Amino acid sequence: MVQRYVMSIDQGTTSTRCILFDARGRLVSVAQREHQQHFPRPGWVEHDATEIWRNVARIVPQALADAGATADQVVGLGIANQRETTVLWDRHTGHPVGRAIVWQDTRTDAMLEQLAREPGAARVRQLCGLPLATYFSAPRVRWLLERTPGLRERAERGDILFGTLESWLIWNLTGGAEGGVHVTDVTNASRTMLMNLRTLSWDDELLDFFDVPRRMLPEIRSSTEVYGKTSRVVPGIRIAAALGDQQAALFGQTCFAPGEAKCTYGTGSFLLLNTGQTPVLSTHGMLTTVGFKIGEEPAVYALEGSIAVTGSLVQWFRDGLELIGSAPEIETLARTVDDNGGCYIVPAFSGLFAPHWHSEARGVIAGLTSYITKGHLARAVLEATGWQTREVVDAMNADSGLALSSLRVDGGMTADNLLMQFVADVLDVPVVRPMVAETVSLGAAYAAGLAVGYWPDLEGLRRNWHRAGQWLPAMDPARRDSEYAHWRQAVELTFGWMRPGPAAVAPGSDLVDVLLADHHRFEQLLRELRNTAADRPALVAELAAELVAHATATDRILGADGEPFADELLAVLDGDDFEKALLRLETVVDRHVRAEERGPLNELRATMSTSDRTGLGRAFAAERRRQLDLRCGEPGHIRELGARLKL
Ligand SMILES: Nc1ncnc2c1ncn2[C@@H]1O[C@H](COP(=O)(O)OP(=O)(O)O)[C@@H](O)[C@H]1O
Ligand SMILES: O=P(O)(O)OC[C@H](O)CO
Repeated sequence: MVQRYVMSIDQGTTSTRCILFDARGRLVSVAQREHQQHFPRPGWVEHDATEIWRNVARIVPQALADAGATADQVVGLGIANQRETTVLWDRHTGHPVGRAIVWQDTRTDAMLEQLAREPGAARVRQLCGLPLATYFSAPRVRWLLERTPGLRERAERGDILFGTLESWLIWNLTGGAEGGVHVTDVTNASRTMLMNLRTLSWDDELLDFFDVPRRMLPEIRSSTEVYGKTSRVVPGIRIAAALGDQQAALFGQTCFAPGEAKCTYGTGSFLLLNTGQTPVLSTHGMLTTVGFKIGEEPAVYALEGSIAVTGSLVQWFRDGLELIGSAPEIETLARTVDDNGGCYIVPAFSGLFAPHWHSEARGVIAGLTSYITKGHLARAVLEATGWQTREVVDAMNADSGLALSSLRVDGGMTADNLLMQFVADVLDVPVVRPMVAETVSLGAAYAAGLAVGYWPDLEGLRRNWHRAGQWLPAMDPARRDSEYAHWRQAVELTFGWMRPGPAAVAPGSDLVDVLLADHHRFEQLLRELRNTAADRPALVAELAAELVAHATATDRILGADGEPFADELLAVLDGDDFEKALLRLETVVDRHVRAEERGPLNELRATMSTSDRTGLGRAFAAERRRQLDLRCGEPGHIRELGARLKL
């Protein structure tokens, strides 16, 4: 009998892989090629989309040849890809407009600061599930349209197409300028900031907000269905699935049911929790994203904790600092010492993603003394991945109200035993790794195989999952707590680092102005609340959010205690004996405003340079905005903060 296979292409940040799988989910052949990383300026990261396409054109025939197979033995192709990376190209010539802007790139930071002040900014997260951050595609499209002469007109005429990498590859594989299919899938579309999470279609309000012409956009399709057949490279293969790589890993780890989660450790690391058929909006810095959509079935959603820099910190240690010759050597070097010697590395190379979302943060090495050796630094590099996972898991647990009981892992970094043990230690739960570590590719293959009937159902796929490795927690709780406290201290040092030059300083970014503006807002809202004809519930909700955002930013950015007000605020929100509760709240707010304006604000004016005040003001405003985005004024959140910050 002729053997049949499923083919997958995993178009990742550093390389592209083509793998053939058999019906039992076993890997039959692999072909892989790396592409160049371009860092033209600090914070900029680019790829050449043509180079990536050429790599695909080489590895697909190679994977077939290595398996001794022909195209007619391939039942379908599934594509998984690095997400958010943005390519624009000319539909007539097939040439990309400049290089692709990669998900790690932070060039849109200043533009996002501006956008955050525009009306409609608060709606963005509700519509697309994502915070305003440099990570996503829409700000990049706008940036390119604004800065490339004539491009907007060409886009509006329909001559320019936008896509993430799966769109680019599908268009090229199905004919390119000669009839290529311009599609994306829901998971990739959910990372653009342009798709409405509930309707799963491009949203006019979001298109308006980011000023992106609809004509550039691909058609949104489900994750598993036949989009077309290849007519180039190896003609005749059905393209039957596409998913963002992290969603593909969720699928490959068979996290099909609500409550199941995985974390993939590659260039960055991404923890996804299946939340079922309803999108859950996070109040703790997680993203809401589409997990997968099988054909005509309803979409399945996920909460995601994205960490920008994990494996790429190891790469930087190897290529930037040249302290090791290969990635696995980091473990050998780290094992030359017993601990980190008090040293912490916070790799905020692309700002900080989940749960912080500080685009203006930049990395630090903290706790340096002359005792520190390269062994300690190697430990700190690995530990950075562990602590970042811990922050994300804490936030995920807080959002879901459940404690994660074990973590399924995959990706290149899971080869590192010291790291996996550290992750189990800091999470205090078992960490398990499946037999097939190529979970992204496997997930894309599963999705394609399902679409063409190669595999009948999800249950059959579950049976292919086998545990290959497990790490159990063994760290002393007191040590865990004290080291986590040090880590958090180091994280706070990264906030507010990117200070704008004088020309870019927005009016009102001085910390004193930012704090005063908050005070004026409290007073105005309290005044409006005195009016019995006003929409009091709306005003109370707004005041609650403003107060909590201000207090949290004061704690996180300035390291100062605010006035306790949680009880008074909860009483007002509760509505019982409203007038009395309002009076008590007014007293507390008034006391805070007077105390801060008399003391610390005057001191800041006298003792801190303007540029330092601007840096802190921007960090404060960013944190405040982040809290507002997280709907921080809800009673549950206030109770939790009340206990944590002694509010
Ligand atoms: N033994 C190891 N210890 C720590 N990090 C490693 C190890 N082996 C590989 N890595 C890191 O893992 C990443 C590669 O993982 P991979 O899953 O292939 O990533 P991606 O899919 O993002 O390209 C690289 O960033 C590399 O530095
Ligand atoms: O290509 P990876 O594995 O680094 O994954 C990148 C992510 O999809 C970015 O969101």
